[in-house]
Amino acid sequence: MKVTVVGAGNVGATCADVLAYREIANEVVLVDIKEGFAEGKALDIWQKSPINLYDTRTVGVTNDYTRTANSDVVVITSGLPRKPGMTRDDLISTNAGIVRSVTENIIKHSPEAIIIVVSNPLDVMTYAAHLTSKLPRTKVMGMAGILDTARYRAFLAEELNVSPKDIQAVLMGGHGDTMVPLPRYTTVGGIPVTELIDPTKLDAIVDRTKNGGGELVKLMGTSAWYAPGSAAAQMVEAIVRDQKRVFPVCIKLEGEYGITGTYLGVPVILGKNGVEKVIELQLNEEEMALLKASEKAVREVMDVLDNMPATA
Ligand SMILES: NC(=O)C1=CN([C@@H]2O[C@H](COP(=O)(O)OP(=O)(O)OC[C@H]3O[C@@H](n4cnc5c(N)ncnc54)[C@H](O)[C@@H]3O)[C@@H](O)[C@H]2O)C=CC1
Ligand SMILES: O=C([O-])CC(=O)C(=O)O
Repeated sequence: MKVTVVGAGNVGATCADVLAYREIANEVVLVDIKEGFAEGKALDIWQKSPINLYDTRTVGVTNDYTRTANSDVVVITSGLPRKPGMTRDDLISTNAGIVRSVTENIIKHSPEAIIIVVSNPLDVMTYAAHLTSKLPRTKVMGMAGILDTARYRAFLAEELNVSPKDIQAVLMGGHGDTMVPLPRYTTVGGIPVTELIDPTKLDAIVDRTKNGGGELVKLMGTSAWYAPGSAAAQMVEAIVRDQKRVFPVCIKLEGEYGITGTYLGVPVILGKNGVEKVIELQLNEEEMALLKASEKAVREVMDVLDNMPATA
């Protein structure tokens, strides 16, 4: 299996590293626009192989898409990360142009690839990549839900003093402050979380999850990469190993949850064909209202993209 990761920065290089040391792909091609940057990162990862014992070949290129030809999966991480004081939506004008041009190049050389978008604003960049690629919706998806759910699970594990492995959760909606964690669908070793934690503490954890990206931007001056890069690699693994994993993934909705045409995080089954099924939960009135509010927020940013010049 061949996987290309576009953007050899913090998230892209982390993702490539996880793909390599976990031998998720035989070959990982890293692409960046900065001369020599991807070559250096790929060489560094390859030089780690005798230490961490893996065979995955890592190759870096500067903007040379011929080297990405016939990739099975492509992860797009190219674009600006936000700085303190910015929202993810503030990145749209720069990142839309980057995601569009990268997608064009990818499709030219790997017309059958499955695309995983990571660049922000996530839901709308998934929309941009989908429009440009003209692939079926099942093959163009965004990574955010695994990350947001992981943050939620990590905070709960800390609060309850239990293993994060035993916390199962699902989270829906856009990758922003309107994301919708679902405590009703959160369990700890099979026990509903609501039986183990008082409601005020749970509310505080939900709030911290919603602002999880911003918390890290404030601490580091740029956004996170270890968890995001690993989350994208986990999606690649589900696809290349045809694992049929159930993950929250951003995809264009076509009637599910009564929503059509908006790109939102929903639980799906992920396997060799990409998104193999969108799972429709029986949301209650309150949960559905939160999902609709999240849809509205994503729609507004999709409208901004629709009104941007094609060259932007
Ligand atoms: N979906 C999610 O949950 C998350 C999304 N992100 C987003 O991922 C993106 C990348 O973040 P970082 O890796 O931290 O940024 P970074 O600045 O470390 O890396 C971005 C890389 O993209 C490269 N690049 C820019 N234009 C390019 C082009 N046309 N072709 C190829 N490479 C190009 C840059 O040279 C740079 O090396 C940001 O937009 C960030 O907001 C970050 C974390 C989580
Ligand atoms: O916060 C950001 O800008 C990056 C991101 O999407 C996240 O870490 O959730």
